[in-house]
Amino acid sequence: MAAFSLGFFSLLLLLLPLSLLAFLAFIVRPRPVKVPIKNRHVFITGGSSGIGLALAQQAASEGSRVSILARNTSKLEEARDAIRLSTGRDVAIFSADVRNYEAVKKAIEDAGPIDVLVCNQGVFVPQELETQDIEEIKFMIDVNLTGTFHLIKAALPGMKNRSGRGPGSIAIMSSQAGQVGIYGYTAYSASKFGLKGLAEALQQEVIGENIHVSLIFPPDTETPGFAEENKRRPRVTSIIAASSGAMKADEVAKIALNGIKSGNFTVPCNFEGFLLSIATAGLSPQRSFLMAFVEVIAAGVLRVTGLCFQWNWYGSIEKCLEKGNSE
Ligand SMILES: NC(=O)C1=CN([C@@H]2O[C@H](COP(=O)(O)OP(=O)(O)OC[C@H]3O[C@@H](n4cnc5c(N)ncnc54)[C@H](OP(=O)(O)O)[C@@H]3O)[C@@H](O)[C@H]2O)C=CC1
Ligand SMILES: CCCCCCCCCCCCCCCC(=O)[C@@H](N)CO
Repeated sequence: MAAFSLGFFSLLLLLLPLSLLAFLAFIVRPRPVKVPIKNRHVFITGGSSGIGLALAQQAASEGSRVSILARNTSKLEEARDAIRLSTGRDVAIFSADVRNYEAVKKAIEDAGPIDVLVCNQGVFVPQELETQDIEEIKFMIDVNLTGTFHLIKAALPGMKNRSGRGPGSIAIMSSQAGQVGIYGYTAYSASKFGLKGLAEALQQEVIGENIHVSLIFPPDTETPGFAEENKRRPRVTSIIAASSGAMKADEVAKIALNGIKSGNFTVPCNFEGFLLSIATAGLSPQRSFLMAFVEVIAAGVLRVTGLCFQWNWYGSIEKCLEKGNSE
């Protein structure tokens, strides 16, 4: 009798997760998809520096036809030369400011129909809201958020008419500061959180066109932009950001491109990012039933983990306030 109920109990224990897995495999939407990039047009903004440049290099080496867009022409030319040197492939360069819709439209029309659009341009000037200039706040919102609206709106007509109509992709570069608000990043976090709403709604709107949205969440990444940021970042901001370590631009680009090719909606870049993406899954689409399973099972534990991080961060803030803040 005892053996029977033990056997029955273990069977039940096994059946519960298995039936949850089967249920999730049945319901996850949108369905998993692969987005090929070989011989396809990949258009990368901010492709002249840092993560964007690493992405352009990676995509070119995998046989994509790459276009890059940024403001500064000489940096674009330098990037083109560097990519030619390392991959033997030519990339097209476009100089435009993403804040200027007409300029963005013209560049995208000149570039021709896009298969994979990577909205990676971004600016980050950390400071406490109380002392930050309103112009700097607007600058971050305009480049990071409004600029991304401009790009997608300008690219969509061409993407809908792309040749072959194979799976297309719109990838958006967020940040871990777009998953959790961080001291010193009121404007930056707001611009990156905004991208999440944009991405979730957009995925529903473009699924009928076989276009798949990816939202990428890097931690601190060694780039020219990050070196500049570090010169003025409040000490607390650096302490909190250190909870997730730092990555190299090449590593982030590799993971980002794999996420895009796998059609993943949420693309974390390191282990902390993986935890963060489960903790902030909310109602984001999830194509993988295995990841959906992990999200369901781990939700409670990760809420506790997240609260422990907050406990630690508020401790750091308190200490820094005692010592007298920034720098
Ligand atoms: N580095 C990091 O620690 C992290 C970065 N990210 C995000 O990754 C993205 C890339 O960052 P990173 O590689 O560090 O940045 P960099 O500062 O190294 O490069 C930024 C790129 O964006 C371009 N750009 C900036 N403003 C505009 C504009 N108004 N119009 C068109 N292009 C513009 C720049 O060219 P130009 O100036 O010539 O226009 C450059 O090519 C950003 O969205 C950033 O928020 C996310 C997490 C961490
Ligand atoms: C529940 C489990 C939690 C797991 C750990 C969470 C750690 C969060 C750290 C956030 C770091 C944000 C860095 C932003 C970098 C950036 O975008 C700037 N460099 C500007 O580009």
